[in-house]
Parts: sequence; C-alpha cells; structure tokens
Amino acid sequence: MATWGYGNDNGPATWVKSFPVAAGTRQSPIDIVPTAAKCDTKLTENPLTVNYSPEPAMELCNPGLSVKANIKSKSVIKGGPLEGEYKLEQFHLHWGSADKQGSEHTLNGKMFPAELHLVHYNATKYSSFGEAVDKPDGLAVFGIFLKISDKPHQGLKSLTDVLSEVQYKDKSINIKQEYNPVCLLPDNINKYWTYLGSLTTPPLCESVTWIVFEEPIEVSEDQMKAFRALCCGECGSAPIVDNYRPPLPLGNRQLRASFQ
Ligand SMILES: Clc1ccc(Cc2nnn[n-]2)cc1
Ligand SMILES: [Zn+2]
Repeated sequence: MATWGYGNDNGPATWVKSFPVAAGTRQSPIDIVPTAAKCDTKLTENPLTVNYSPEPAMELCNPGLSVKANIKSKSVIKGGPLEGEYKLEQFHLHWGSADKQGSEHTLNGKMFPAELHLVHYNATKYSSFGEAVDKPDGLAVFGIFLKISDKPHQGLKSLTDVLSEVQYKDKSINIKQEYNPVCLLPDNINKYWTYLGSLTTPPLCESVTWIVFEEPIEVSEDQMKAFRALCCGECGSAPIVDNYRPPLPLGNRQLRASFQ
C-alpha cells in the first residue's frame, strides 16, 4: 500500500490491509461513554503525578500529517493507572476541517474540534521510545480535548504563532523561548478516563495506556485556522485537516474513571 493517510484511497478503512492489527481488540480511539465507565478508587489512591521540565529550545516539526514537538528534557509522569515512570517523548495534535469534527476520542458520540496527544514511554522498563513502542505496557498517551473560546490558549500560542514557519512537510524550527509543556494541561488533571488501547496511526501498536482528561483546554478560532493552514507536502499541497481516526469498538475492555 502506498503511504497511509486520511484520504479516500489511503484512509483509516484501508489501513488493515498493511497493518492487520487495525482489526485488533485493543485499538484506539474509542467513544467515551461516562455512564459506562467504572469509577476505580485505586486511581485516586495513587494520584497521577506530572513532573514536566522546561524545554530550552523545543523542536517543532511538520511530519506531513500533523504538527509535532520533540522533547529532549526529562519530563515524566507516574501514578494513576501507570506502573513505573513514563517519559515525555513528543506531543502533537489531530484536528478537523471545521469545528464540528477533529478529535479522535469522542464523548457520548460528540467530536471536539481537535485533540492534543502527549506521548510518553515506560522509561522504567525500556531504554527508548523505539524499544517501548510495541510493548503492551510501553506507552502512555494523554488525550486532551480542545474546545473553541474567544480567547487564545496562551500555552499553545507560542506554537500557533510560528506554525507558518513549518507550513510544509519536513520543515522544522526551534522555539526560542524556554517552553514547559505543563502549560498545555487542563487545570484539573485529577478527572480522567483510562483504558488500554493503541497508537491511532500505523503501525497501530497495541501498546498505549490512554489517559483522556475530562476538562478540555480552550483555543481560539484563529488558532484552529493556523493548524488548518499547515500543508501535507510542499508548497501547493493539500492542507492538513481531518487527520483523525474514527472510534473503534471498546469490545471487552474496561473503561475506568478516576472520578464519580
Ligand atoms: Cl506526529 C504523530 C505521532 C503519532 C500519531 C499517532 C498517534 N497515536 N496515538 N496518538 N497519536 C499521529 C501523529
Ligand atoms: Zn495522536
């Protein structure tokens, strides 16, 4: 199969041809139905802890199907559903061509305009992201919903203000100002849903403990327009929009909630 993507000929419904795990039993994303989630007090007995550090010169790049920031500093999480310490590797986003769509996880069938993913790997058990990426306990990804407000998100503004400099595929820049990714998290990180899932693009490895926060972060329409101006390829190529995989069945998995 030519390279996978989100178009009619290479989109999510075609991925199973080259990546049979697409039809697996722990695929992501899913539709989150809060009333079907089991409140698990074990999640609060051992609270989720975030220890992120400032990135001196964070690298922002356009890999062609999203925009990604690569992390070099020691930013780690632990607790909640996690055993051991997971180290932040990168973060990126998924977004729509319009506000009515864009997120990967849905909430009672509702799509948000975008979803931010902070990708961590199990640094207690594995020596690199590459080693952890295909292990059942290898990765932990924060899923944060974005919703539209009249004010821009200050933390994301450092990125959306320079997206024009990574408009084309394989472009990358360094964010000059020191950047601490903690500014991207919602105020309340104690309310989340968690389940065992996968990467949402090929190779679709079933290696992710998902942690999806209940509280969205708020971004402006102009910031959404900045994401939608990114291009899949070189000058004149299609805009990066609707880079989301639709939800897969929860199947026999348990969706747990950290709150009532
Ligand atoms: Cl840059 C990038 C990296 C990973 C994915 C796929 C993904 N897997 N889990 N969350 N996102 C999409 C874009
Ligand atoms: Zn993602």
